[in-house]
Amino acid sequence: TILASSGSRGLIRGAQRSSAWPEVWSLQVRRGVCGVGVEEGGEEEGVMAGGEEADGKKPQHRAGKKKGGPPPGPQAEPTILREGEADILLHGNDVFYNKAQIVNRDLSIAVLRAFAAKRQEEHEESLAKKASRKSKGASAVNGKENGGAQEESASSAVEGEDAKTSVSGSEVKGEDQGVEMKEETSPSGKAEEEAAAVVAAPVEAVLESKIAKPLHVLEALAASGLRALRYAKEVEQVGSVVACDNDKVAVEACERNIRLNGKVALAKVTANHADSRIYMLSHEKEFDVVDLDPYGSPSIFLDSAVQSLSEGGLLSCTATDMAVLCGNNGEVCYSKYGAYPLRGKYCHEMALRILLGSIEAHANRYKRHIVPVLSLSVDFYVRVFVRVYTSASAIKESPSKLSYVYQCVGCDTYHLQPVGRVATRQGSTRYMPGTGPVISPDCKQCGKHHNMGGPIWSAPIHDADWVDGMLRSVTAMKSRYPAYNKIHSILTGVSEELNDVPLYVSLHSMSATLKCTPPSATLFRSAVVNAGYRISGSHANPLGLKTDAPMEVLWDIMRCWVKDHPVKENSGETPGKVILTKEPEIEANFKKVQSATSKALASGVARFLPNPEEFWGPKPRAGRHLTSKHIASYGAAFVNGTLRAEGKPPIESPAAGDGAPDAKRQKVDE
Ligand SMILES: C[S@@+](CC[C@H](N)C(=O)[O-])C[C@H]1O[C@@H](n2cnc3c(N)ncnc32)[C@H](O)[C@@H]1O
Ligand SMILES: [Zn+2]
Repeated sequence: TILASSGSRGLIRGAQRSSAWPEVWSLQVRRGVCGVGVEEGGEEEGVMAGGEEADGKKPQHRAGKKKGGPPPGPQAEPTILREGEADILLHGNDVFYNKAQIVNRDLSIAVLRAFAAKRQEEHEESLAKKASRKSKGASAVNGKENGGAQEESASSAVEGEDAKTSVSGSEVKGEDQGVEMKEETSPSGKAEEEAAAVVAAPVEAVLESKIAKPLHVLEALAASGLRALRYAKEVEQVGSVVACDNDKVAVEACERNIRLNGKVALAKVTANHADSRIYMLSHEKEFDVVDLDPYGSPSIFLDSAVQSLSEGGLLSCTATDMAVLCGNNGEVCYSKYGAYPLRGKYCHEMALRILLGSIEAHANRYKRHIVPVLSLSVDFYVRVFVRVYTSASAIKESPSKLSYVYQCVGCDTYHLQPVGRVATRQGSTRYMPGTGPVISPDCKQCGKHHNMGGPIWSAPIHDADWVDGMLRSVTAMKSRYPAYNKIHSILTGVSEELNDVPLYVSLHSMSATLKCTPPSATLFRSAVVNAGYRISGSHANPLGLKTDAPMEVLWDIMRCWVKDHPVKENSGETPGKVILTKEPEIEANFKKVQSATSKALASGVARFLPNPEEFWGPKPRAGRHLTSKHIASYGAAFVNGTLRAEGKPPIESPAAGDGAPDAKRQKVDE
C-alpha cells in the first residue's frame, strides 16, 4: 500500500512539476482569451459568444476586438485557427500547435471513420447471429416440446432404441447445441436475453438497437484539445471524448477551446487534468478508442493504454523519437521498446514494427493481442492504428508474429529469424520456439558478420480491406480533409505495398555496395517479376522495394546488371568486390513487364509529396529551453521565431548556413 500510494503521489507531483509552459505563454493565453472576448462579460462569456452555442453560427475571428484591459502585445494577439471543423485559440508562434501534424490528425480521422463503419458492420453481424441463434433455439424448444409429448406417450420404450431416439435425440441435440453456442459467446446467457429483447421490443427500439453504441474516445495526451475537438465534431459516431493532459495550463486552454467550439463540443468533449497513465489504469476496458500522441516516445503509456481499451477497441499511437527507433541509440530503444533497431535502409519500417512488437508485448501481459489496421511512417514520426482483443488462445500465436533480424555489416543483406512457430497437423495445433539460426555466422554474399536486431513485428502491418475502404472514403470526402493530397498519397502508397513482406531493400544502396550505376526501378522490378517473384514499393521510403524474392536472387540480378554495365576495377577486398566475384545462379531478364510498375505511378497518382515548408518536423517539448543546438534540429527560422515570441534575443547558428543539420542527424536522414 505504501509503495502504491507514494508511487502515484510521485507521478502526480511530477505531473504538476512538468507544467512547464513558459509563464509568458500562459499570460498570452489569458490575454488572448480576453482579446477574443466580445462586448461585455467575462472572458468565458466572450469565448462562448464567439462559439456556435451562442448564436448557432460559426465562430467569428474576433481577435483584437476586446474592450478595456491591457492591449495585447505584438505576440499576444490571439487568432482563431480552424483545422477541419474545429477552432482553437492560437497565440502567435504557439508552442503546441504544429501544422505538420495536420496530416497525422487527418489520417486519424479517416481511420476513426473506418473504425466506426467497421463497428457498425460487426454490430449488425452480431445482431444477425443472435437472431438466428434465437430462432434456432426457439425451434429446438418447440421441437423439444413436441418430442417431449412423444416421449411421454412412448415412455421408456424409446430409451436405448437408436432409430427412435434419433427423433427425440436430434431434438435434444438441437437443444444442446443451443446451450453450447450460448456458452461460447455468452457465459451469462446475456446474448440470448438481448436477442430475445430485440425480438420482443417495439419497432423503434429494434431500429435503435441496430445502431452500434456511440464511440467513447480518450485522447490521453490532448494539449489544447484540437484533436479531441476534431474527433467530436467530424466523426458523427463519436459519442464522447475525454481530453486528458497533465499540464494544468493545457487543460485550461482545452476547456476554453471546448467552449469556443459550441454545442457539439460542449456536449461531447470533457477536459480532464490527470496523469493519463493513472487515468487509463482506473478506467479498465472502458474506451473504444485511445489516442496517444506524445512528445517523443509513447513507451510509458502503452501498458495502461492496452488495458483501458474495450474489446476490439482501437489504439492510435504516434512515436516521434525516430532517432531512437532508427538505431542512433540501440540501447535506449531496447530499454523503451524491448527491441534492438538496426541502421538499415529499411529503418523507418523497422521503427513501425518495433513499436507494434512493443504494443503486442504489453497487450500479451493482459491476455490481449493486437491486429494492426494501418501502420504509417510519415515525415518525422510513425503512427500505428491497431485493434486490441482479448483471447488467451490467440496470444499463443504471438511469438510466431515476431522475428529477429540479422543484417550483414558489409552489404546490408538481411534475414528474418522467427521467434516462434505454429504447426498444425491432423487438426491439432502446436506452438513451438523458432528453429535456427536461419543463416550462417558469415554473410553468404560478402563474408562479413551480422548484427542482430529486433524482435520486430513481422506479421502484416495493415488490413488491406481497411486501406481500400479508407482510400475510397477519403476520396469521397475530399473537402473534409485539409491535408487531403498528402493523406491520399500516403494511403495510395500503402495500398500498393506487399503486405506479407516485412522490410525492404534499397536499389541505390545495393548499387552503392557494388559501386555500379543503378538500373532503373522499372528494369529491376521487371527482372524480379521475370524471375517469378512479387515486388512493390514502400510508403515509408520512395526508394524502398518490398519483394518476396530471396536476397540471393536480388544479388544475382545485380550481378547480371553489372555484367552488362561493368564497374571500374577497385583495389581492396570490399563487400561489393566479393559479391561480384561470384557467378550468378540465375540469368536475369530485364525485359519490361507491366505488372512490375506501380499502378498509381502509371496512372499519374502521387505516392510521395514534398513537404510544403522548410523545417517541417517535430516541435520541441513545450517550455523546453532552446539553445543553439536546437537550430540543427528545428532550423534557425523556427527557433528564433519562438524566441522572438518570448521576447528573447535570437541565437546565432552554430554551423555554416541556416539550420544546417549536424553530421549525426545527416546520417539518420540519409
Ligand atoms: C504532443 S502534445 C499533444 C498534441 C495533441 N495530441 C494534438 O494533436 O494537438 C503532448 C501532450 O502530452 C501531455 N503529457 C505529457 N505527459 C503526460 C502524462 N503523463 N499525462 C497526461 N498528459 C501528458 C503534455 O502536457 C502535452 O500537452
Ligand atoms: Zn554481406
